[in-house]
Amino acid sequence: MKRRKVDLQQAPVNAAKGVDERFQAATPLRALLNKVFPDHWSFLLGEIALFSFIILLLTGVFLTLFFDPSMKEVAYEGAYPALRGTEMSAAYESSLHISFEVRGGLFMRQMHHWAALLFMASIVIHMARIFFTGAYRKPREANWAIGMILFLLGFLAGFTGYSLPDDGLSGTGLRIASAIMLSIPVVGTWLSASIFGGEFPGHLIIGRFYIAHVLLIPGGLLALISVHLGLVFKQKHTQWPGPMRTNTNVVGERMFPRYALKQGGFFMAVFGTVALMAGLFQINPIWLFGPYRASEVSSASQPDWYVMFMDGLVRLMPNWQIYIGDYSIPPLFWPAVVGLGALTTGPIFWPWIEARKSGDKRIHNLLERPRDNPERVGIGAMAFTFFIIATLSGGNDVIADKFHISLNAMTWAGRIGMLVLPPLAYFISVRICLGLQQHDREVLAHGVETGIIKRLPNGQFVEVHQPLGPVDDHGHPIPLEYGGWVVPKKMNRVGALAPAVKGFFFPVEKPAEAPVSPGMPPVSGDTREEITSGRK
Ligand code: HEM
Ligand code: HEM
Repeated sequence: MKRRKVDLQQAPVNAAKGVDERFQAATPLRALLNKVFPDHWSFLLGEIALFSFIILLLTGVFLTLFFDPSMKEVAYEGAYPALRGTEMSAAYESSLHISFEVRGGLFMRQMHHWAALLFMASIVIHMARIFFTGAYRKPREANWAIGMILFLLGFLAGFTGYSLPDDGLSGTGLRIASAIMLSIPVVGTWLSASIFGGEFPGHLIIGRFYIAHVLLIPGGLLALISVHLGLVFKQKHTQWPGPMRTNTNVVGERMFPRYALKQGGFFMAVFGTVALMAGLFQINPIWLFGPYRASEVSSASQPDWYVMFMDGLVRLMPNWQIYIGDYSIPPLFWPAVVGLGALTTGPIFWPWIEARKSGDKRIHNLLERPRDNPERVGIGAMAFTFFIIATLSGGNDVIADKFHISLNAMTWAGRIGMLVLPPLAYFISVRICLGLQQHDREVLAHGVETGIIKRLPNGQFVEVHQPLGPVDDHGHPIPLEYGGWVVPKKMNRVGALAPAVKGFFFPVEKPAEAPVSPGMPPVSGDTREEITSGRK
C-alpha cells in the first residue's frame, strides 16, 4: 500500500482553511486573539472572581449529583455515629452522605464553600478597585451597574446555597429570612406564606431554594457575567497613565499567546489554592450543628461573612415599633428591608451621581490615582467603615463571649461606632490623600530624596535630591506641573455654621477643570488604538 506523505507544516493550515470555509470563523477569531489587554496586578481581581465562579460551577454540578433537595423526614442510618437514629430531612441526610460516604464528597463540599467565600471576597475587592480608581466613569457606567447586580446575585447564591443542607445553622438563616419578609407592612404575611408554602418552615422551601440555587441564580450570573466581560471587551480595558499610554490608546499584550496562557496559569493557581484550602481547612461542619428544628437556635450562629453585615444592622437597630392605624411596623423592617434595599440599589447609580456632581461628562480611559480624588476616597472609606462595623456587630455575641464584654456594651459600641466612625474615616482618608498629594508636589518640585547627605562650604548639611525632569541653567529642577486637587489655605472656616460643616466634610476645592491626566483630548466612540507593549 502506498503511504501518503503528510506535510506537517501545511496540515494545520489546511485544517484551519477547512474550518474557515465552513464556519467563517477566522475574522472574529483573529479579532479576539489579537485583542490587546493592558496589564496591572489589580486587573487580576475581576479574574479571580471569574475563576472562582468557574470552580463553583464545576463543584456545584458534582454536588448536584448526590444532593437530595427534599424535606421528607427520614431516620439517619449513615456513617456518622453521633446522629444515628436521629429524625432529619432527606436534604440534611444527603449532605451528611456527601460528607462521609461519597468519595471526595467532603472535599467537593468544602471546595464549593471556600470558592463561594473567595468569589464574594474577590467581587468586593474588585468593586473597591473599580471605585477607588474611577474605572466606572464614562463610558463604563453600565458595567458598574451590571457589577452591582452581580454582587446581589452572588449574595443570593451564597444565602440559598448554605440554606440547602437544612442543618441547624442554615435553618436559623431561613428563620431570619422569614422574619424579614413578615416585617414588611401589608404584604409581609402573604409574601412569607407564598415563599414557604404556608407556615414557616413548611416542606417546600429547600426544593424551591434548590431550583433558585442551581438553575436560576447561576443562569442569571452566567448571562450577566457574559455581558459584563463583553462590555470590557467592547469598551476596551482602562489603563494606568504612563509612558506611551494615553486616553486614546491601549498599551498591553495581545490575547494570544501570552495573555491567554498567563490567564490559564492564574486559573490553575486559583484552583490549586481553593483545593488546598478545601483539603486542609474545615468549613461548615454541618454534622456538628445537627438537623434544623424550628424551636432550637444555637448561640454563636453566624452566617457567611458577606451576609454578616445584614445580621449586624438588625442587631444594632433600636427597638422602635411604629404604629400606623391598625398596622405596626416592626423595627426589623428598617435595617433589613429599607436599609438593605438602599444599600444595594443606591450604589448602582453612583457613576451618574458623581458625574452630575462634578459636571464631568468626558470619556475616561485612563485610571485615576486614588489620592488625586480625595473626596471619592473619603466616601469609599466611609462605606467600608460602615460595612466593617455592621459585619463585626453581626458577630457581637461571639466577641462579647470571647472577650468577656457585656453584649449590651457591644451593641451600644456598634450603634455609636456606626454614627461616629464613618465620618472620622472620611476625614482621615481625605487628609491622607492631601498629604500624599503634597508629597508628590514636593517630589515634582525638588526631585527624589537620594539619602546622600552633603556638607556645604558654610557647614550646612543638605540631602541631595535627584531631579525628576529637566533642570535649569543652574542645575535646579524645573518644577513639573501637578494634576491633583488644590488644598485651600484655610481648612475650617470659623463663622457661619454651614461653611464650617461643609469645610469639615469637604476640605478640598476642585480646580476649574475636573482632574484628568493632562493633555487628554476628549474622544467619542471607540477610537482607541491598540499597541502591544513589544514583548513577544
Ligand atoms: C455563584 C455561585 C454559587 C455560590 C456562591 C454557591 C454557594 C454555595 C454554598 C455556600 C453552599 C453551602 C455549602 C456547604 O454545605 O458547606 C452551596 C451548596 C450547594 N450548591 Fe452552590 N453555589 C453556587 C453555585 C452552584 C451551582 C452552579 C450549583 C449546581 C449546578 C450548585 C450546587 C449546590 C448544591 C447541590 C449544594 C448543596 C450541597 C451540600 O451543601 O451538601 N451551587 N452553594
Ligand atoms: C461575578 C462578579 C464579577 C466578575 C466575574 C467580574 C469580572 C471582571 C473582569 C474579568 C474584568 C476585567 C479585569 C479587571 O478589570 O479586573 C472586569 C472589569 C470590570 N468590572 Fe467586573 N466582575 C464582577 C463584578 C463586578 C462588580 C461587583 C463591579 C462593580 C460594582 C464590577 C465592575 C467592573 C467594571 C466597571 C469593569 C471595567 C474595568 C476597567 O476597564 O478598568 N465588576 N470585571
